[in-house]
Amino acid sequence: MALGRPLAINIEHMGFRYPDNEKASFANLNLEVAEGTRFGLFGPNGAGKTTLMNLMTGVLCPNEGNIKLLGQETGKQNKEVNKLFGFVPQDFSFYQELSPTQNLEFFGAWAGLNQQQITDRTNELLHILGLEDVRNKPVEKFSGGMKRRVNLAIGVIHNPQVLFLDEPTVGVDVHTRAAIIGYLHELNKSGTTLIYTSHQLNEAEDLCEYIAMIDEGNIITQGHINEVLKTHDHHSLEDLFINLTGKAYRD
Ligand SMILES: Nc1ncnc2c1ncn2[C@@H]1O[C@H](COP(=O)(O)OP(=O)(O)OP(=O)(O)O)[C@@H](O)[C@H]1O
Repeated sequence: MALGRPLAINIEHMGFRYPDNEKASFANLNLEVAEGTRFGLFGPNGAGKTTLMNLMTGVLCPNEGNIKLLGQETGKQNKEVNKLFGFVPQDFSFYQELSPTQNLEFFGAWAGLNQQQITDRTNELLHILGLEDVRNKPVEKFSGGMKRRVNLAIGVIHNPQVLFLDEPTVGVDVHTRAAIIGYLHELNKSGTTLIYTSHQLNEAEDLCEYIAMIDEGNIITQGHINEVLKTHDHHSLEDLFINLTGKAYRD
């Protein structure tokens, strides 16, 4: 994908199976994501999107093959590689009883920022994400949309080169969705590679340049979104998704 550009992610012949699961989640999976792109990973419930995100970020380790992030192998407790990426997980990753400021101070320090960097970045992110008025209130009292924005702020506190986002807008209203997607476009314009997964396919069409669809651990189509839609003769990701994955429940 995006031939000629260096790779943010390079997965080669990757196999993975959860220890308590008889069936392998992935076998001989190959995937490339070029630096600076906006990449979306889609698939039905249980297709393996979160598992693949966790493999790409080193939370899980492949049983076979390898995964490189910006040229460095993940999943080896490699502290250097950990500084290069941010992860906005599907489940909230912050401390509910702490305020946004306290959470950002904690995660900023954990990411290796000094006090001045933490203060500057916290002020910047609270402003961009509309959280200044509630900066000192406990996050547990926040709406779902505000919690999603705190989750995002934590993922980008250290200005990562690659940002992984696992369903970053689930459960938010139209305003928050537009604000989050707008901010992700801005991040990408400043050079951040986005690796995103969602069930919101309209939103994905707005955000993603390159896509891959997976089903039962296999990539069933991938490429530039316009090329993929053209190849399969569909006008929307939703039509393509239903056409390729069928209409049966998967969970
Ligand atoms: N910790 C685990 N142990 C064993 N099996 C797991 C574990 N986590 C996920 N799985 C299985 O791996 C498969 C892929 O799950 P995963 O959560 O990655 O899918 P997903 O595409 O992210 O689904 P969703 O869209 O519902 O979030 C499923 O069959 C799931 O049951």
